Amino acid sequence: MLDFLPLTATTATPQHPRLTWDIFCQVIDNFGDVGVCWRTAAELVERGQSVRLWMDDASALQWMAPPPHPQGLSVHGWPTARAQLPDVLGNVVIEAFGCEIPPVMKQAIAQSPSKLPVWINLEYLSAEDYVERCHRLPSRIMSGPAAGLTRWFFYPGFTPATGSVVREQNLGARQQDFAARRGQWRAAHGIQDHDCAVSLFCYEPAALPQLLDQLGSVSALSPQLLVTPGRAAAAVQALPQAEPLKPRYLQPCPQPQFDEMLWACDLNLVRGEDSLVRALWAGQPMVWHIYPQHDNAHHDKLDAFLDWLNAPHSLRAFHHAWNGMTSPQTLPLLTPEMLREWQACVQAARESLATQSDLIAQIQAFSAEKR
Ligand SMILES: Cc1cn([C@H]2C[C@H](O)[C@@H](COP(=O)(O)OP(=O)(O)O[C@H]3O[C@@H](C)[C@H](O)[C@@H](O)[C@H]3O)O2)c(=O)[nH]c1=O
Repeated sequence: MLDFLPLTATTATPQHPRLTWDIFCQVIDNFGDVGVCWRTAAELVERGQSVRLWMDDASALQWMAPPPHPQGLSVHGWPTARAQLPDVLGNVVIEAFGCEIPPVMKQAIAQSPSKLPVWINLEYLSAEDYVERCHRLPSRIMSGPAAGLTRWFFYPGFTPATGSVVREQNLGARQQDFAARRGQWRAAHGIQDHDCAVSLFCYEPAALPQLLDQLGSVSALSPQLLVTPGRAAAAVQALPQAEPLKPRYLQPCPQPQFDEMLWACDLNLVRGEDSLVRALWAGQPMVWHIYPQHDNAHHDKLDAFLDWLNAPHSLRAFHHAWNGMTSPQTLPLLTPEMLREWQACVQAARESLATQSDLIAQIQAFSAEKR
């Protein structure tokens, strides 16, 4: 039997007493499902909540969030039998990214003799219009063991009418602390003050050869390429254009160190969902390699983000080429002036996001309202 002892709270408040949250996460691919769920869970715990994270594949946590885990956060396998669940259910159930909670959990909710947990479907992050429309909507379960019960849709987003994004309470303090160590970090990675450090976390963009070509030839930037492990490293290693750049290949690292890498670099090429948010908080020039969908639905999603970002022409053009929406050959040539313009744009977006109540505060308030 698993250990479901109550866990110690750190900073529960009278407004938000300590609740128990069950977060369900099924890994579709890559690291974003794990990454988003972990950040959400860890920050809930930081705010005095108890969280059980139920995952069908927790292997990426070995490097992304190595044990020991924070007190109040426990990780469990995907439950298939009632005995794997606690006798008394928690207060809030989150199914992340539309993953269906397991049938055994549905049954347990439906048969619970005590107050039912608030059931939330935490959706994907998007800047598209539907997010404001669908955020906080109920959906009645029509069939199966939980028929008749309600679950609530919670949409992360970029505007005050959405669920926003995770911003840790200590993010500012961590960034300030790192600012004093930034030079040291760069020196340890062979980066001089005047160099342009470029982090690369992407899938396999068709414009990658063009980027490597131009980084190898645009001396004004003095580029130093830091390549993240996995698909980005494999994509770079397969290209002869990489050779003259002598890229540094990084090891998988825990999320806090991944954040520091973004803070240390002068241009961040990120992907998926979680690293996009982290690049925004980093406030450095950034380019997003959006998760590709078969029907090209990601094109509208990318444009909605660029509109929200108020992206200047060159940043838009770069995104379109990087994401295969125009010919790879149209990748704009990076210049110091261009990067300064991109940085101003990202920092303005960061300011606007920072004025919003963050996702954790909002999901706590939402759960309190629906209990
Ligand atoms: C390379 C690296 C990543 N990470 C973390 C940062 C993020 O939390 C996580 C990467 O997640 P993402 O940025 O979201 O990119 P991603 O592309 O890995 O993830 C996803 O994108 C979603 C949109 C899809 O729906 C998912 O199915 C998934 O593909 O990995 C580290 O902590 N250390 C590392 O060294």
